[in-house]
Amino acid sequence: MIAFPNIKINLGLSITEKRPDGYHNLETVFYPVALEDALEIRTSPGTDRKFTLYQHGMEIAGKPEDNLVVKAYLLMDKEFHLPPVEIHLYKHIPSGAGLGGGSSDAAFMLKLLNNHYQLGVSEEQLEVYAATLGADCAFFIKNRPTFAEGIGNIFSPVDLSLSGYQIMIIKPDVFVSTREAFANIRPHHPEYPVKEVIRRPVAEWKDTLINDFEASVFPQHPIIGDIKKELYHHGAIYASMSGSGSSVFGLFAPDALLPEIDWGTDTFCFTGTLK
Ligand SMILES: C[C@@](CO)(OP(=O)(O)O)[C@H](O)COP(=O)(O)OP(=O)(O)OC[C@H]1O[C@@H](n2ccc(N)nc2=O)[C@H](O)[C@@H]1O
Ligand SMILES: Nc1ncnc2c1ncn2[C@@H]1O[C@H](COP(=O)(O)OP(=O)(O)O)[C@@H](O)[C@H]1O
Repeated sequence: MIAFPNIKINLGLSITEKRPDGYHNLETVFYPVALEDALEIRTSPGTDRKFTLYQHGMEIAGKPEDNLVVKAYLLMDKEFHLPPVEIHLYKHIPSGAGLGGGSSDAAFMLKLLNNHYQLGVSEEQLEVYAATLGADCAFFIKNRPTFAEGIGNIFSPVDLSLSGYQIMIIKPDVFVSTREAFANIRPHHPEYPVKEVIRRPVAEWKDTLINDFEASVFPQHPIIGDIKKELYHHGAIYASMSGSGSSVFGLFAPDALLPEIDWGTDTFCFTGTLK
């Protein structure tokens, strides 16, 4: 059985408080975008190994047991005593991009196992499992526009459709650690709450829908800020870094002719249309 884990982008990201447990409370809107990995599971009988991971496409740092798809499998195996599986993961989503690729793979693994082995786990319970694998992982269970608060794990649906808008996502060859990006932030309550701004037309988002990580990440990695400027320069209606970076997305009008920009060979570039 095969699934196609997609990414999310963050529309606004306010970091409001540092919590006693070291994590931060935040407010953001997650929006799904169809930049996808491919994830396949096959039962592999007659083997002692619980799992074998075959990776294709972009490399991911770390051992197989560190991969979030394996962690998701082991979590479900503990609960449901699953048969051994072969896992094929084709990575197309860049890592360390603020696009939630690893979290999405993990959430889709939970859904795949639930469907393939007919485990009968509810979406709500899958969200509970997903939340133990990563702060934004549970979003990918329902995978629809969502307002997130708490540490990014308390969800409410958002009545927002960007259907038809074109998107360009650019990720330079720069790694931003989420932990470090948080460490450089002074939390505060936003002048324009994310939830209110996204009710306004996209054309009004430019100076009001803010990702707080930009202020901590751009000075350290000016190239990321330059990409955002470039996207505006070429006609984006709204542009922002996603999550803690290092990718930047630009939204363009449905009928706009997307610019052809030479970002250089080490830069990842995706264009698509939002659903
Ligand atoms: C902050 C967001 C916004 O979308 O960044 P991106 O990952 O998308 O860039 C996500 O919620 C991140 O989710 P995720 O990447 O799953 O975070 P985790 O692995 O759980 O946490 C990585 C590290 O970030 C810090 N962290 C994370 C989430 C949070 N609300 N407060 C924090 O302080 C902690 O130091 C933690 O050890
Ligand atoms: N299946 C996976 N895909 C991508 N990264 C993974 C995966 N499993 C574990 N990781 C680890 O998770 C970290 C964060 O990856 P990812 O979720 O893609 O980035 P981000 O949170 O910035 O969107 C990486 O350092 C990577 O080593």
